[in-house]
Amino acid sequence: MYTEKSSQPGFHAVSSMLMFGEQQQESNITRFIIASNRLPITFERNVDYDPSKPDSGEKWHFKESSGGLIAGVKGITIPYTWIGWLGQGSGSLSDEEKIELTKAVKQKFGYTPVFIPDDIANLYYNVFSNQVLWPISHYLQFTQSAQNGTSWDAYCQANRAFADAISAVYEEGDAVWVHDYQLYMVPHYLRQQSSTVPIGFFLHIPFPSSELFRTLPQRYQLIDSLLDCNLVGFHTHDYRQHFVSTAQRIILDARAEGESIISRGRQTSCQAVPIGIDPTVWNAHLENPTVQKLIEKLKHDFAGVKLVIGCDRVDYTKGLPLKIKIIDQLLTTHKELHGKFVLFQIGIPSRMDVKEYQELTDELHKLIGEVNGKFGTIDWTPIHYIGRPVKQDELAAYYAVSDACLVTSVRDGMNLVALEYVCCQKDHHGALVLSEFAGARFLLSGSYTINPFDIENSAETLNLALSEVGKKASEKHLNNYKIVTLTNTAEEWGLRFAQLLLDSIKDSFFHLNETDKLGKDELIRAFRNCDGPRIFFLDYDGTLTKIVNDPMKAKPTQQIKNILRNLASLPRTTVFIVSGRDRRTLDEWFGDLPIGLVGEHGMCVKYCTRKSDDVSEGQSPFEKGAKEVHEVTDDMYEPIKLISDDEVTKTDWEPLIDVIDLSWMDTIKQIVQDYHTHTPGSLVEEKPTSVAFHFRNSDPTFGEKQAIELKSILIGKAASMPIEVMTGHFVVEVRMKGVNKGAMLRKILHRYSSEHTGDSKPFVITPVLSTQSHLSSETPPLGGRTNSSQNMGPLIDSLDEMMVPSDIPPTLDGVHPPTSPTGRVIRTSSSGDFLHKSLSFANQLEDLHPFIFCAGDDVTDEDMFHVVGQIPQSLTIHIGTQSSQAKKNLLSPYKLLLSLANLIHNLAGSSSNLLDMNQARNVTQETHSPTPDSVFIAPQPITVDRK
Ligand SMILES: O=P(O)(O)OC[C@H]1O[C@H](O[C@H]2O[C@H](CO)[C@@H](O)[C@H](O)[C@H]2O)[C@H](O)[C@@H](O)[C@@H]1O
Ligand SMILES: O=c1ccn([C@@H]2O[C@H](COP(=O)(O)OP(=O)(O)O)[C@@H](O)[C@H]2O)c(=O)[nH]1
Repeated sequence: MYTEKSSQPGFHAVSSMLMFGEQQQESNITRFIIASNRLPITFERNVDYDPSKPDSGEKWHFKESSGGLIAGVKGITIPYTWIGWLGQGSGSLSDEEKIELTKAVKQKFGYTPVFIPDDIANLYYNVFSNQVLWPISHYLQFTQSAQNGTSWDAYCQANRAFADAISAVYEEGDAVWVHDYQLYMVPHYLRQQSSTVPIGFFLHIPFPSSELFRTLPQRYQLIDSLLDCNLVGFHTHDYRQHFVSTAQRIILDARAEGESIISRGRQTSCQAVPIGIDPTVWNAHLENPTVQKLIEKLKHDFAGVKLVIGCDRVDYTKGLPLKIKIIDQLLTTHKELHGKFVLFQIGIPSRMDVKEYQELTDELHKLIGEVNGKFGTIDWTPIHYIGRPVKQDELAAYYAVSDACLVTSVRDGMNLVALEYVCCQKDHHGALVLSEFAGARFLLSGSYTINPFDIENSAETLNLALSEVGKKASEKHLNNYKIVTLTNTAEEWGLRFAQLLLDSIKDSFFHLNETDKLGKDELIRAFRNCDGPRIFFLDYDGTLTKIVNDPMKAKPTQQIKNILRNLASLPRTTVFIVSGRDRRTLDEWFGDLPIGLVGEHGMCVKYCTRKSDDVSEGQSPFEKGAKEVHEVTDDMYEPIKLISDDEVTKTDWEPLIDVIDLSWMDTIKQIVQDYHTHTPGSLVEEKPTSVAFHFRNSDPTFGEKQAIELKSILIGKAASMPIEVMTGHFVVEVRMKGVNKGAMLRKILHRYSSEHTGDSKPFVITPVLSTQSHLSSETPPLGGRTNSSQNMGPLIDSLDEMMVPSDIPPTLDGVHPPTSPTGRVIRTSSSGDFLHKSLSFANQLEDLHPFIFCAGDDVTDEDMFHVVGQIPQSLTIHIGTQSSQAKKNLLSPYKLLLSLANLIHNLAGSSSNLLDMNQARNVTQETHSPTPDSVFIAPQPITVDRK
């Protein structure tokens, strides 16, 4: 029942201490916003209503409805409000009536109706939900044609309406609990609106094997939306497993870690949280004198008869034709039951707008008629059928008097009827004969399980169960009874879900993004105030472009190149692409740009220096105090004075180290090739000084297993060879020892620091250095989060070398903090540890201002926020696709382009780049299709966060 916020018992049970960096704060869920397809009420217009006649009643009549989901939600004791649809017809009301109805529903129940135009609702509910998602989830797939774009568009439109309604009622302290497959896309739309709102999702139906789910054309969008949740709950471990494995197969970078899936920096906890029922409701019915009277009457009427209850929506998932065939079989083989057995079947009409349901109803009626005709006598009808809903108290009586309950679902998320039956068998201890394809089977171990497709065996099991009532069935019942009434009630379900949601918020990184946004002005000011060289180190894959299945398809678009050229054209500004790619590819892709290149994970560098910085202050578009532009508009893109190729000198590729020992190469290549041969979908990339085994296109489980094996063999080889083994996203790479991006940057920075002494203050922005970790026992799992602190050593040294040592004593871990900097260095790293140290140094150096670090695509949020949480004055630029920042639309590769374009525009003072926004949008969508986050994101200035 809806309850006002704050006044609910049970509230304290879900409070939890959450740790945000150094801070400790108590966090709890004060209210759930429940969102489900239907509200638990239906409405009717009062035809007698006349506003001039006060006794004509209210304009709208409401009826509370029932059903599995409703029963579960109503049992939860945490305060909630409910958002849902009022069913067909509600969408065609006039605007005025919608307002009136909303008011009435709010006043009477505290719920919020969502209005969906009837034609859209038909496509959303009848077609996409019930003819596409429902059958596939129940291992059936008969209406392929329903998968068309129109019903999907309607589904999205309806889901967006739900998300909008949720955000309209959202208050601080609320958590959103989205229910069921009709609302798969709601988390996606909600996340677009808020990166921090806690979102839990519970799936009431089975999650099918990935083999089924991946046939859905919209599989990416659906899974990606669920990964926008903090928590996704299922009835059983099986469904959970199917989801995890589907996500891993469908989303390139998704990987399972413990109970969660990590993808693009988001962490989604996936849990089996089986629903329960509210036993107090059923006990109250049983104690109701009217119900007791009915029970007595039924006992009298059916004395000496084995009574079996069945109660199902008339849905093809409930195995109703099989149930009738099982009864047929039972009565065929057990003639002794003739006259002494009755199946009391309630068939609740359901989804009658869908053809398959109408056909099933006809078939069921026919089958029942046949069995009754075959065995019935003048005074005995074996199957009593009620083809309409019954009141819950009446149902309680039927449950109570039955010797057994027969559930024959061919697939069923849970099946609450089974739980309700057990609850109402307090005194009688009847038998539960339960299909092994119902989720309840995993919960209720004291059941007689059947495979309803095996009609003979099922009939025999039913017969056995009936013969054991009062004996073995009693023991089994007590086992189930404890579960249903004590350990797995609806109340427990709500509390467990809330607790898991709180835990997941603590674990996930979403909440950590609550850093204050720092306008780009500060960054621009820092850039402008820097009178030394400015260096941008930009990672490529995953930062300037999206990670794609075929590495060669990640070719830079003209837009990316324009932006890089613009950036490099700013005075005293040098741009480096720092990549793991081989030099040939880098030459081919970036050779025509006036930028420096670092290839092969730091093995080689190609410098690009300006012959003279001819754009002097005052003449250049870059001027201190030039007008700043705060909004990106199409007309502000005018070309700036670009440097041409003859204004720069490029060196040849220079190695990081002079002596290159590749004696190991042939042996290693052979090993890697062997693994490639035995790993379908894998790829070997041979570079001049390294060799990489990619398994992103392989079966994720098998690919990972192979990669782990390969890694361990290579580590063995590393003991006697001058090699290092690295792992990244779905890649194992072997390269020469001592060669890494950090070491190369050290070399580059060294060169700059020696060239620019005195007042020169280098300004370094490097979104990413290296995420490739040396393999050691501390390295994370393959495809897992990497920690490149080992690689950072050389860079730390190089930065430190740029500082003039002082007498400030060593602080962190005995590391000497740099003092009296010769440069204004904006450091970045993928190592939280390194960042932490850097920022601690910064805090001690007041004159080192500003001190910014930048995050690239593979810098984990955890690392970033670990540091940001500790250092109050630190600044962060989030750049990349894999951080949750990126996911929540602060940046995507596309956004990064726009951000860079915008940054250049601002840095340049008045005018800047060649990027055509609409063109960029098309190109980006094309490039990143069909990946789910390639949707157009409105341009936004570069985002700098500060804590
Ligand atoms: O609203 P309808 O389309 O008529 O359908 C009624 C509900 O059916 C489904 O129930 C599921 O949830 C139950 C409780 O978790 C579970 O026991 C059962 O196995 C599921 O089939 C559906 O998921 C709900 O959304 C519908 O409201
Ligand atoms: O006339 C009836 C008879 C039963 N139920 C309820 O419908 C729910 C059926 O839930 P179940 O999980 O068994 O299957 P679902 O219909 O949700 O797939 C149970 O709570 C029943 O008490 C109902 O709403 N109307």
